[in-house]
Amino acid sequence: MSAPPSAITAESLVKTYPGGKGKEPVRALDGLDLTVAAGSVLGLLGPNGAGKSTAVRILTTLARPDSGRAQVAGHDVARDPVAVRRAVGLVGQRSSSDPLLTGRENLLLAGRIQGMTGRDAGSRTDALLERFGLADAAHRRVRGWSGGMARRLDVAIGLVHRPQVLVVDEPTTGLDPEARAALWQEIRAMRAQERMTVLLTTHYLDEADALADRLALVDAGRVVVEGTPDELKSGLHGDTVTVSLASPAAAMTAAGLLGRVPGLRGVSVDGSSLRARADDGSRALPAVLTALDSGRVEVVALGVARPSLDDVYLHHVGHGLGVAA
Ligand SMILES: Nc1ncnc2c1ncn2[C@@H]1O[C@H](COP(=O)(O)OP(=O)(O)OP(=O)(O)O)[C@@H](O)[C@H]1O
Repeated sequence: MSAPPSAITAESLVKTYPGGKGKEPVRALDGLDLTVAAGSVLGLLGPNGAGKSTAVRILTTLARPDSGRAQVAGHDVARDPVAVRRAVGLVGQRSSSDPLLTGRENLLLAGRIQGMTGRDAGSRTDALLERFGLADAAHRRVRGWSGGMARRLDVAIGLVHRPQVLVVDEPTTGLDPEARAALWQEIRAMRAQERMTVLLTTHYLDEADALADRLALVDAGRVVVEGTPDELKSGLHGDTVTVSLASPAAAMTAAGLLGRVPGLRGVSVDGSSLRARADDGSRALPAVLTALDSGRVEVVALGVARPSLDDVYLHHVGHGLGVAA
């Protein structure tokens, strides 16, 4: 069986921004490679400043790379930007709706800007309002909508012209947990209904785990590892041991003590918590407690778990998502 065609490919993308007065230029992308199979969802995961938005801007023709190539839906972003824009729906970090228009007016306008006839834009608008649970609010100005409703409208606007590829930059940043869950459900339902390729960027490991078929972990402008969430997790053997201490200072002392425990590796500290890898977590626990006791370090909580995407991130990038520069 041949591999499914790629909806997105990026090869060796490099993008540098001027650094401003007296500052070094910023190399936002440093040879980024990416392939997204048609009909799949790829999660681009990385800390602030990793280069995710810059990659999105290049793939949606809003920025040009210094070097490297990219194709979306078979069109080269540099040579055929108009065809790329027709094939792509973009849901940016900032809202694309006009707060003074109603939800319906926003969708109709977006459809007309994309070159749809009034009739086609009208029927698509009604279908999308229904699908995203916005039909009741359709005739109210978006200014009065909740954050979750406005974000669902952004996704609907991205979909209005039936794009082959949807690019969503941080779908749920700023939403409360309930609105996040609702939007996840919409993205899943949309995928099931329309055979579409989705590229989404996120800081949230749980979001990437829940929505994406494959993940690409980005750090300092490059993809450091790529695979399905399960592949990435099973690439880490053994268990994760987590220890909560009373303070960051206690966590630093504990890290020094645990660094000498046989069978424990990859000890890292995040605030007053500490985590380490062990081939067999439950067998390692007595030695962990003995080591901490010997240094009179009080343990608040102790746990053993199978590796999470957090551990994958820490393993490949060398720091957690929260503490990244
Ligand atoms: N227009 C710009 N001018 C100067 N520097 C920029 C510009 N846009 C981005 N950068 C810098 O490029 C690097 C990558 O930024 P980018 O926004 O692509 O990262 P990101 O992974 O999307 O981060 P975030 O999650 O915060 O959106 C950062 O160091 C950022 O400060």
